Amino acid sequence: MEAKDGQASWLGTNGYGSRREEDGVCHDDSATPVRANTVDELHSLQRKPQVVEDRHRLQLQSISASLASMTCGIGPKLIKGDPARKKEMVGKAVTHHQHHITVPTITHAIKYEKGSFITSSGALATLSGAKTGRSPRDKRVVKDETTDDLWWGKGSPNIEMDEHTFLINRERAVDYLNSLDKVFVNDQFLNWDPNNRIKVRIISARAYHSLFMHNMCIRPTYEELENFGEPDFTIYNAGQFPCNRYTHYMTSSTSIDINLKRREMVILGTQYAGEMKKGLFSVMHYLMPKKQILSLHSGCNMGRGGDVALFFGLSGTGKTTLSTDRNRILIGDDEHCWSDNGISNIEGGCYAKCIDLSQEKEPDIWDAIKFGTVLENVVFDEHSREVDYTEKSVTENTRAAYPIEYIANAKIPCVGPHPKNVILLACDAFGVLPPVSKLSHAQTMYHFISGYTALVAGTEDGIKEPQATFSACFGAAFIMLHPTRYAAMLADKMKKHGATGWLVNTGWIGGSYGVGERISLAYTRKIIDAIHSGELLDTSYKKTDVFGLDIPRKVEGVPSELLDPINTWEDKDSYKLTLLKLADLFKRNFKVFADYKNGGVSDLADEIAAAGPNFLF
Ligand SMILES: Nc1ncnc2c1ncn2[C@@H]1O[C@H](COP(=O)(O)OP(=O)(O)O)[C@@H](O)[C@H]1O
Ligand SMILES: C=C(OP(=O)(O)O)C(=O)O
Ligand SMILES: [Ca+2]
Ligand SMILES: [Mn+2]
Repeated sequence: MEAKDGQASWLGTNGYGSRREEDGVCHDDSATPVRANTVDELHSLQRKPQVVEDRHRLQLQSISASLASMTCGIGPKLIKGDPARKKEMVGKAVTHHQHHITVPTITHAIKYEKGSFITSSGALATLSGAKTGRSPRDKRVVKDETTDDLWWGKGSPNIEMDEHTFLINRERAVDYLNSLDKVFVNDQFLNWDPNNRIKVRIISARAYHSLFMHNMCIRPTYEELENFGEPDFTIYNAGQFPCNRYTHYMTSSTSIDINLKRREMVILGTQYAGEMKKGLFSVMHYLMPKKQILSLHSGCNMGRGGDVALFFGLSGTGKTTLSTDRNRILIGDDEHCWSDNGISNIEGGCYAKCIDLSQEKEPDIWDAIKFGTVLENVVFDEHSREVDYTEKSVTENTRAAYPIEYIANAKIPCVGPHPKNVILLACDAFGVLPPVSKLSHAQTMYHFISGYTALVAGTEDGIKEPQATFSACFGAAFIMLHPTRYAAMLADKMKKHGATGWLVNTGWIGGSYGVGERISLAYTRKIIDAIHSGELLDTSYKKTDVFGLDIPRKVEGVPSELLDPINTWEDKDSYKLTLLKLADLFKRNFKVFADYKNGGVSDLADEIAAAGPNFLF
């Protein structure tokens, strides 16, 4: 078994690989003699010798134990693959990012994984297979005596499974991984807050998965890696291999299984890399609240003066795009923790949507797509290897995963003080929510618990009705406890630190999808600028009908008539009907929470429910 260096190791599980004799090297006595007779010998001279120290042996033992079968209990014999130049780095003042170690991983992907190529900007383009997005209906959590406080039942993302079934899937994944010549092992961290850091191990079959997690998790220094010890949580990613549909609970060939007691996650039947990232995020949504730390599905950035803003929102609403801001320092684009010490990013990388990406509108993300970055499911020119970001032929969910320091003004370490602004993003395809509203405390809670956005249906077959989506805490797919638990913590923290809530519609203006158009990114950026600068704190406001939102009369750089949606709709009756329709959807959705008794925000419940739309049909 061969293990490559560092946090991204590849491990062969067969003891030793095959060795093919190369032809002898041709001798030419006129030149200085080379101390080698074969190309293999020459190649061994190219590399620094590997010193196998006790620490490395311990690391291999630990990984072998991770891969041990439950039934026979013995792990495979492991050897490290290409140890690169690790020794040389030990003791130097290295930072957390050591990208050279990914080179063998990238090489492996290009050689052995179909559809993997280096694009013209140097990024690794690859395919995630049949699944190009997450599979929430196949995400299961083991229900046992330790998980009584989890959110189960209607609306919950946690589909239950039993321990025995988990072990069947675990064994299936481990057997699959052990049947391979090589597997990849990443030992990394989550959470930049040093007191609440989690050690994760990801064992996977694809170089793509290893490189993805290398980019997305926090990369240890060599010293940290040497002293890594045992992980707090382990992922077995056997995504190329299906689960067995005859296994109890299985409803498809895909299953993503979390066992909190064993601190393990098993992936079968999907190669979409986002499952690993978001699976670990779910685990953080369980572990952090136990320590009174709030986990957040939000982007986060900071002004030069230290003012921090959070950007909540469902997929595609603009967390990544708007937190990546030339004029501000990026703390993270998607997953954060809010503790008594302030904000910390959970991750070490960003995962940006690439569809219709343009250098002009999103220069920082554009520049981050270079060597080391993983590009998923994009289409490129066969000869020039130029990516066509408008192409949706593989999927609309094309993605780039890059280490956070690929963004020029990233804050390393990725931590910051308590937020001043909490921005709730909604991409409203109905086109009735104002581009920006200032929220009262109760309104902030109402909209946080509602977690509204609207998706537009398939863009191919002409105009379709926008679909309202409500996802509690703007991340119902990832939360583990009841939404009101997170909402209560957010309410407390915002009050304590005097943060202001805002609702920003990054969706449609001038009519619903099909009639109006999406508000330009340039205008949304102006609105966000005005929130950051404080301009919108003391300006003149008016209240809207139905939703009762406070909207500013003026925002620097944005035409004032855009600020009240009714102005931009030609058909005013249609506007009113659509507004009432959306309000009704909000009411129906919120009823479940208003009726919920044991949430921890009971004293606030009435006030929060009253902060929603008010109207009579
Ligand atoms: N006004 C706008 N505000 C924010 N994003 C916009 C806007 N108009 C278009 N977009 C596009 O919408 C997408 C937002 O996606 P992203 O930032 O990745 O969302 P998230 O991180 O919340 O999933 C990007 O592709 C962005 O270019
Ligand atoms: C990767 C994801 O996050 P987002 O779309 O919010 O960036 C996801 O939800 O699968
Ligand atoms: Ca997300
Ligand atoms: Mn994002």
